[in-house]
Amino acid sequence: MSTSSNVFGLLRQQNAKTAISVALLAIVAVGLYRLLQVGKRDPRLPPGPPTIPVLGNAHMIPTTGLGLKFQEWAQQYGSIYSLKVLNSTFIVLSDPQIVGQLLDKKGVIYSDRPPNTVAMHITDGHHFSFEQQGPSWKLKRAIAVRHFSPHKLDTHHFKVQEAEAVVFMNNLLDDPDRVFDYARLYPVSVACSLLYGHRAKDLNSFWFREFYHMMEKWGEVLEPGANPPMEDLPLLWYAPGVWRSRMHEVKKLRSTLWSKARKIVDERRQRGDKRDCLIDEKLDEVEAQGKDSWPLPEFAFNNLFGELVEAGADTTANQVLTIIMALAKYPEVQRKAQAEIDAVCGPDRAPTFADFDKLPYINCIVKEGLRWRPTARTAIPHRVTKDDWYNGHLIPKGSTVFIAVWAMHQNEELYNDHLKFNPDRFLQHPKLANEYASSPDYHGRDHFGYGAGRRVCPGVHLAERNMWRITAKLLWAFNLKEPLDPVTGKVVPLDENAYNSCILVSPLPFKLRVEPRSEAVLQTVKREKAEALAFMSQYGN
Ligand code: HEM
Repeated sequence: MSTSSNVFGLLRQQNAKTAISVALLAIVAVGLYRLLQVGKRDPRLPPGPPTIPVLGNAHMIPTTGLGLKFQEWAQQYGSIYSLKVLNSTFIVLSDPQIVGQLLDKKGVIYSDRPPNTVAMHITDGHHFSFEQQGPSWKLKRAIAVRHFSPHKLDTHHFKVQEAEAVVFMNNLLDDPDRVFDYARLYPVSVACSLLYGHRAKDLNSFWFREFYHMMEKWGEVLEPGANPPMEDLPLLWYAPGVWRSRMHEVKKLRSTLWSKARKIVDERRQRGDKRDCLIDEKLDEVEAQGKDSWPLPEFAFNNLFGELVEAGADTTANQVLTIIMALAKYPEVQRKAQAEIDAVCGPDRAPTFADFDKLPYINCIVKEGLRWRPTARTAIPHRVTKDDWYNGHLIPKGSTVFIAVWAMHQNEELYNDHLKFNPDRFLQHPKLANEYASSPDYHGRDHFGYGAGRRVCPGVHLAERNMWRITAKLLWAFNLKEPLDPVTGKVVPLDENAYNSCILVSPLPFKLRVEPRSEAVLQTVKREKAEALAFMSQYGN
């Protein structure tokens, strides 16, 4: 080989090395550039807290208490702002007009749910509240809306609600220290009677004990911010942490709970005991039309009833507890409501929902409970399915859209003297919450306790009637007071800010004094209990 060919060979090798180095550098530079774009806020988005490369605002998202944080950011960045979590965009809304303009008016594109890896893993991809728009969600929504329509409630289910509310009055009278448990027993018993045909008769009942055991953990799992953002970085699925063991535990608990519920129903039906409830109605349909007539998998059929109990029990219990605590703390509200009730009902009967029009202040108390301490401080996030614009800001397709319920409800401009529990603020809102939620007068909305748009709570009619009945009956029967210190005999003030922190917040357990308003009332309370239990015996006593 000649010297010149050696030199050319060396040069060629040198060029090839240089080219590879340049290519590698370019790849690294492009990769780095791309990485640095992750977490960056597109200038067309609504404003928001400053981002850092890659994480965006992920490091600022608290693992608990996001609803409160939303309020802080709303004060800084306004009533529509954005957050970046890696490649995802969160849009946070805290103005009734904007919520109405987007979630209600453009419901077609604002009614999806963001993917929730943990929830979908736990529920095997089927959960009414968290699943994405599609035939399964539509079917579930149609079933729930029909079963809990105002007509069906007021002509059919009302007897169960009235009876359980009477039982609740009696439970509270017998053991006021267990107000926390009994407030939870009431809605789970109503829901399980109407859905499964079985009431939760006491605190040892399967329907109470095992349900709340599961729900406490489920609530922690579901809180926004509680799990790593696997939706953006699937590798985080393998990240260690308490979230992981909690997820597996809830999956097991939940599956055992609703399978057992179904088994109880099947065994009952095999004994020829068919009951007036949704699962029996659907099982009768399936039996008549054949198994294939039901368009969802068997486990999704089973879980649907459980999903409705999950959505309806804790929420209602938390709001009932808020109302009771507020009544004990604000005796002037009790006096005003009792004057109204006394003009309508004597001591011989407790108010019923048929008295709704004559007792407008009770409706105001229910609304103020939902305004003052909404159990779902961030509602459940929606997802937008198309690029959209609001006031010059881009809301990109796929963004997660939050209703900052707490931030709105604690906004002094929207609710004057917002820290105070003051039902009077709703005197001009005599209708039930669903009427305002479906009205195009967005500014006239009472509150956002049930969310908004096409995902608005389908249990609203049941929930409103549950809370109204409890409030009216308790105020008719009792004076509710803050507890006394057993040693000093002095009043122990209830802390109106003592709430837990999870997806559905609830007051921390508290004690209460319950004083019957008269001997005559007391006799009526006891008499009505016997009638209520006789009626409820069809759901197992
Ligand atoms: C005071 C009681 C209740 C409160 C405060 C409440 C609140 C809420 C909220 C904030 C949402 C999310 C709405 C949104 O995405 O914008 C929701 C959804 C839902 N609620 Fe309720 N709820 C209550 C009672 C009930 C009851 C009694 C049931 C049924 C028995 C129920 C069933 C559901 C279901 C199934 C969803 C999911 C709807 C969907 O994703 O399409 N809720 N609720």
